[in-house]
Amino acid sequence: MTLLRLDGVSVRFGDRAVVDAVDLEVAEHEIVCVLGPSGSGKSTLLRVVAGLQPVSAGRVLLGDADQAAVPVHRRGVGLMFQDHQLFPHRDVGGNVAFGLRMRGASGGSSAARVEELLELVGLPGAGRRAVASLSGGEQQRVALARALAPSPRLLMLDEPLGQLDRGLRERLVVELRSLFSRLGTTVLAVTHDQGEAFALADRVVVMRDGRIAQAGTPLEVWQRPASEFVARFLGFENVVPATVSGGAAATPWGKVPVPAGAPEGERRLLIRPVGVRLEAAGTDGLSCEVASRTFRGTHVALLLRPGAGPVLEAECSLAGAPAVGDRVRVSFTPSEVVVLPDGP
Ligand SMILES: Nc1ncnc2c1ncn2[C@@H]1O[C@H](COP(=O)(O)OP(=O)(O)OP(=O)(O)O)[C@@H](O)[C@H]1O
Repeated sequence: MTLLRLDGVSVRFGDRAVVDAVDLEVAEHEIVCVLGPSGSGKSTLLRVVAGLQPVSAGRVLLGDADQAAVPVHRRGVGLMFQDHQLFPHRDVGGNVAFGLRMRGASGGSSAARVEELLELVGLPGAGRRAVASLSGGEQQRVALARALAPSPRLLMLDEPLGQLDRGLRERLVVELRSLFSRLGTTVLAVTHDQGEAFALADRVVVMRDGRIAQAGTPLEVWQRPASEFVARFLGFENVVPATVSGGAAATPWGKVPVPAGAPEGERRLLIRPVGVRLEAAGTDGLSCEVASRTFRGTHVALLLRPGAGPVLEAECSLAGAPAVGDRVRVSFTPSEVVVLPDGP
């Protein structure tokens, strides 16, 4: 069942549409992550759903009810922002209890519920600790407990792990996902970090200039970016113009095989680095010079400079990785080639 629906929502500041005719549905129990570069309108979209930002056009429906006349505190949505805004003068329990009081819980039931929520976020018994004595990650958990306290029907997260270091973010994102699926929480989150979005979401929505550039499961978006913009936003650099016909593409790197059924004509073509194969010396293939080589833990990332066309990103295994300055020959794996359906 659909819990949240946006119908043609626009927000204009002056003559600029920061959110431009956005349609979006979030099903009950679904985790949707809105992803996009800075300024693409993600936070504004969240603020619209929360009721903090009036729309210039369109409708917001929660559980089929139009929210136009519903104030923030009556929407039943929980909010957790980037800077987690804990009250520094209250202890941990006081911060979480604040979330409960938003819903009008009584003192007795509130103490038990605060402890339950702290256990839920992995901070059992931390109720009396001062907020200032907590690490960044622990503060994030307290903010989450506070946001979950009133059992919101929709939880909204704005860059929930933005301030934390990468290792901690990677761990917390896994915890969040399992917590939300255990609780059956419906989540609309916003992040500019694609790794975070892909790890957390059932569905990702990529925004560009106030519009939805692509929506789909993480796997769909990763495997089949809809445009050069999405491909580059995901960190893929091997994107070139191409003329596709008869199972192959003419590109600045020469002829590249494309998967069966790929769209034909003048297109943009993406080759994932893992699809750039190093061939044995003396074989056919595009001749390149190794311009750089970076150790990435599980593989080596190479930048290859061909005789013509832009540099190519490639990946190879640790064993037998060529050295900077070596000449190599490469060929392309069709299953790692994507003919992008939309323009730039
Ligand atoms: N009240 C406002 N008045 C004028 N412009 C605004 C207002 N609020 C936001 N904007 C502009 O709208 C655009 C989108 O802002 P928004 O915060 O939604 O983007 P975002 O995708 O969340 O970016 P970030 O990742 O940097 O937070 C920005 O260019 C911003 O400057």
